[in-house]
Amino acid sequence: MYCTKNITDDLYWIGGNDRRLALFENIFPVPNGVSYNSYVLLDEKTVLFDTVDKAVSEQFFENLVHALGERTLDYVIINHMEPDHCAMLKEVIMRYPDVQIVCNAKTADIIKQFFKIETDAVIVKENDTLCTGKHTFTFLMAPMVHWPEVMVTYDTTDKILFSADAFGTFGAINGNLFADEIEFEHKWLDDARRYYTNIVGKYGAQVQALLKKASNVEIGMICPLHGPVWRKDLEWFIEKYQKWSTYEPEDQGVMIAYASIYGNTENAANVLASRLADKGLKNIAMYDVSVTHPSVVVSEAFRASHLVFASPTYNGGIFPNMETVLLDLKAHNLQKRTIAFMQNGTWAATSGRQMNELVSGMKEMTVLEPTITIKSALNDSQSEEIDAMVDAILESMN
Ligand SMILES: Cc1cc2nc3c(=O)[nH]c(=O)nc-3n(C[C@H](O)[C@H](O)[C@H](O)COP(=O)(O)O)c2cc1C
Repeated sequence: MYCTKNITDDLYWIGGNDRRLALFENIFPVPNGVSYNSYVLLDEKTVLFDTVDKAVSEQFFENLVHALGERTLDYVIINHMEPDHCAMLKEVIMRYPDVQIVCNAKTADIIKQFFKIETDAVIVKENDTLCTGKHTFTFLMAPMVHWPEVMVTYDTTDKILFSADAFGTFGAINGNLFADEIEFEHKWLDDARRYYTNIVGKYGAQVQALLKKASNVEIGMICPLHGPVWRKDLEWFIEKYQKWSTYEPEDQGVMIAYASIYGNTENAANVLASRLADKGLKNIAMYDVSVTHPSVVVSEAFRASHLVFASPTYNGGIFPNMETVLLDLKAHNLQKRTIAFMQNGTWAATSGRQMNELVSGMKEMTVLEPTITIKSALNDSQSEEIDAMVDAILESMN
């Protein structure tokens, strides 16, 4: 049966939810599922905004057919040609042969690459408009807000921004479509941050460019391609994007990411955390990088102002899971953090130096010296070294 949601008098959510998917993009765990949002507008012309992933194709077509009723489909606007949104484009064309694709030139090329079909698309550029009756749409290019062809579509009539992957989040829609109907800050923000940082975190400058463009228009509602629709408190979520895309930390706090084989590096991490807490610090998060997925550590590193990395030396290098995390942070362009290191080794501890080298390739990082060196297991005589690191972290917070 159809499962659609009314957004306005003439706009419908016709997407689907996937709670079976283990790994989004075959890499990111999605324990809360994911939604693939597609929207249809019933104006004088009918307009489909993107499609969905093939995992929810059956539901999508049932929804589309129901929403259109007796009508046919006139336009499909493609904001993002990634297959989790446009896997169904070819079938849409087969079902509605007269449908007019509206997209930019880059998207047209990518359609050809994926589907090996020629399309007679209406090619749009920055600030071009399309009138569908009551509604007039403006197109704003948003390259690399996730892929190079991405654009967003602004409905000048109802002040709705169809924002593609921007303002999306992991998490299936559990009945309530609107962000103001759910406890977003408590139950969704971590997933939203993990989505942003891992999917578009690298492209802060491009997200900034889009935010600047978006600030020139009055936005009453945001319809993203994943997660809930925003119609209230938009500024709150836009402010999060502002922080994330400028790599400013959200919280003054410490994230300790450690690796440990036998438990001694873990012990040192625990001692450090415990002493930070003794000095009154409340915002401390700890992750074993062999247990916690790197996407969580990346997300937490975007959140916290101070990061501690503790790793054994492993075959002359950094413990592999820790190296993965650090490379991931570098790949996602993380900047503007204060960092401290702990290294461990039984015969020649070098992981600290190597972690430092990796971080030194990242922008605006402040490294707190000295790195604590553990020889197999922490000694009681190193108590002062730990206290010195605690003091250095806390002083750098003031
Ligand atoms: C496969 C393997 C490779 C290792 N390579 C090194 C090394 O290159 N240099 C070194 O000093 N210790 C090396 N170690 C020893 C560990 O780094 C050391 O025992 C450390 O104390 C382990 O910390 P943990 O108790 O937190 O696991 C290696 C251990 C293993 C299992």
